[in-house]
Amino acid sequence: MVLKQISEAKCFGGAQSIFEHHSERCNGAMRFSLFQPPQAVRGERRPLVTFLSGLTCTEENFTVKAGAQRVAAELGLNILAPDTSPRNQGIPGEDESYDFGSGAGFYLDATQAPWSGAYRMYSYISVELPQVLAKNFESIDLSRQGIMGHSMGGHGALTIGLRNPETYLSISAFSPIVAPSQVPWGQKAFTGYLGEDRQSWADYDATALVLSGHRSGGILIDQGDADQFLAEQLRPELFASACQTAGQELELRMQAGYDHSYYFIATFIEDHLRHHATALL
Ligand SMILES: N[C@@H](CCC(=O)N[C@@H](CS)C(=O)NCC(=O)O)C(=O)O
Repeated sequence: MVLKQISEAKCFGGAQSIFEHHSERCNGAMRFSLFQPPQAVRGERRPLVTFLSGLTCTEENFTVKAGAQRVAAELGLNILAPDTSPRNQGIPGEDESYDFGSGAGFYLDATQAPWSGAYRMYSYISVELPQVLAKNFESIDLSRQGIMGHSMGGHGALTIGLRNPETYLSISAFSPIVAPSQVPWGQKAFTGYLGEDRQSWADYDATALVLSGHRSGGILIDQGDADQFLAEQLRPELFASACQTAGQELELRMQAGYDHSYYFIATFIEDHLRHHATALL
């Protein structure tokens, strides 16, 4: 597992880098962004928080727009921001739509050809990437991990976190797709990647996971009430109701006037990092 460093810059006393490596699960080169806080640069073992981005994003969007580094440096958190899908697979239609194929991996392991040969973001994020980090960064303490994300990445954070509570000790999300089986973005992606059998969708649906007994420590969700995708695609009330029914602790904060953009994420990222720090430090 050879890592190629694409860039590195000093940032708030830490190191902000982009790396590339060959991924078995994703059948090709994948990039990720890693912020190592000053404590980690000095050789201390520090926790890791993974941020999963939304549709159309790469590892770069969160890195350059969210402004997470200042507080991550203060708290001593490593921050990982992976890409959102495999790239350059040569699959017909791969680059045609913004909500399916490249930039839209939906953090699942596809079972349908031709996607199943590379579109395995669930096991890439939860198994392969942690192995890559373990081999290359002694200063990342993988026994203390949190996971968060935005929109499609919020769906990824909720589902990966809920399915792996021993690994991810804290979960948070911005504007997440909480019930993909019930909204157009999720239905399109799941039909294409997983097929028509809705039984197989439940493993990748945060609302269904909570209702079937999956649990995490307290989950924090921020959602702007001026988000253009709120009513049709995000529907946080479905997850809130499932959490209430199932007894899952959830803090859902509706934030007046905020939209779906990274300006919203930048506004509340500090609260999310402190939420993770409470569980990880
Ligand atoms: N309607 C938009 C949907 C894409 C979108 O809003 N993506 C969000 C995540 S779901 C995002 O983070 N975009 C990249 C950015 O703002 O940097 C499009 O057609 O591109």
